[in-house]
Amino acid sequence: MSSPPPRKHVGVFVFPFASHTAPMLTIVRKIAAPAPDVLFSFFGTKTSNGQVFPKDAAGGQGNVRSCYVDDGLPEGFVPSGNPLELIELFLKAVPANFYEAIEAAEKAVGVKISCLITDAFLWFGAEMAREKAVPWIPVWFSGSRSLLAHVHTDLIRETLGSEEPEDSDQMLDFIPCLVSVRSKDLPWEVIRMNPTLQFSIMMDKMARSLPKANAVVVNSFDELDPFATLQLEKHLKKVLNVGPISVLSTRTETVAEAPPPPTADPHGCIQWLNKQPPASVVYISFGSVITPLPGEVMALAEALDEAAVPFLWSFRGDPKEHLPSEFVARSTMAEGCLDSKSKMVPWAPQLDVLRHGSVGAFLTHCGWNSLLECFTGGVPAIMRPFFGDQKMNCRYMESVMRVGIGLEGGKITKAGAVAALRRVLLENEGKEMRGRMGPLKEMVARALAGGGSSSKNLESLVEMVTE
Ligand SMILES: O=c1ccn([C@@H]2O[C@H](COP(=O)(O)OP(=O)(O)O[C@H]3O[C@H](CO)[C@@H](O)[C@H](O)[C@H]3O)[C@@H](O)[C@H]2O)c(=O)[nH]1
Repeated sequence: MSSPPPRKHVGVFVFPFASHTAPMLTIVRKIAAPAPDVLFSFFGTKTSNGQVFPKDAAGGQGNVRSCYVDDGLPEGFVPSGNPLELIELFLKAVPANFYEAIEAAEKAVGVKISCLITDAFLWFGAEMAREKAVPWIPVWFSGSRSLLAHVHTDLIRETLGSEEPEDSDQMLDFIPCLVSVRSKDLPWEVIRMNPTLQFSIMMDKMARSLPKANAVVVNSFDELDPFATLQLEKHLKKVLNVGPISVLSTRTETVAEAPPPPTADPHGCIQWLNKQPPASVVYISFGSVITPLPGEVMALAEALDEAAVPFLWSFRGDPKEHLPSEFVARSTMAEGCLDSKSKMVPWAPQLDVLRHGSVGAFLTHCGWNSLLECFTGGVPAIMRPFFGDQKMNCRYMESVMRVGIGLEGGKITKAGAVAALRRVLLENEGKEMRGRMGPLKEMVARALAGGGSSSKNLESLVEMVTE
């Protein structure tokens, strides 16, 4: 006997790069759990969906169906190693690949789409939702202030003019809530459009499309930055802060099906941390896309030696290619070896690491998820931002929240890193920052608890999507 058709069919469009797929699946699972009669078609590339759905659930899980869109890669394509290349090819294939995939899904399921949830980057959701006469709900995976900058793209370009604003200290004092941001902190896509880059064109179109959305979901929580939410609401129809989304993924009480797997720790990070003194360790990670240039990696290793502080380094790539063999040997990657003063691993259970009492500082690239996880664990940041929202995030942590310090000169040098490590791990300044983190840590817990702001916003989202 075939099962009855779903009551509703929701289309979900993923931007299949960086840390965008897993948090989208987290949100979709939260919406899908209380609505088992609604089907969610989750469109990503074969690669991106393959990274988030368990191997034995290639077709999806429960009422979340995994569907593929064309990744835009030509036949026999050999990647050059530049991540932007894959993004550019993918963006040349949109929106035709999504139109084709959704048509196929509607045919296969036998029910038309009733709502479209997309990554905020995928601006064409506005047009597609209009054509189908359904709500469009984009999700912004970074924070409110970077979104505010994008929403003000035109005003920023008009006011800053064309004279190298990326090098300027001019403050954005003409935008409420961004007064402490300097123009050099802005994402380059906000400063000017590069018509030869699909990514730049996409960000431009996104800024113009978001005001058409029925609601924009943001990876933040109401208590963190209420003024920024208020400013956003002047430009967007509705803002729903439901984050921190990566923390949400570990809370399974409302999930009827497909709870996330328990956090894996194959390299024994937590066991090793258990042996370290309180607030003594610096955890180092540059997120899921960035590997700093070789000179900076080397400078960091020298600084760690000089400062002689214990460290846990989540290292993308092979450390032996970038660092002296004796340094790598000392920071063993072997499972079960707990006696080394430091540890390098290819991937760490970051959220658990930052919640561990032995971690006293986080050297980070300022990816928004990482900063929200800093708040969750109450750990001050040492910051080396690279691109996109990261410089704005760094400025926010340093001058608004006062819970982190940027590395001198904006890059990793031996002297700058030694000074920063000492300030945060050994001096009073670090203690004060940890003190300021305390209330933030509690705020995160309250927002995500039953009846908390993020939980309530999530309930509103469930209603919008499923009723
Ligand atoms: O060893 C590791 C390293 C990373 N992570 C996780 O990976 C995620 C990394 O996310 P994020 O800090 O946001 O960095 P990126 O992956 O670089 O994120 C991209 O997407 C973010 C959200 O839009 C932007 O803020 C960033 O600038 C952009 O680079 C976090 O949840 C981490 O917990 C681990 O669990 N273990």
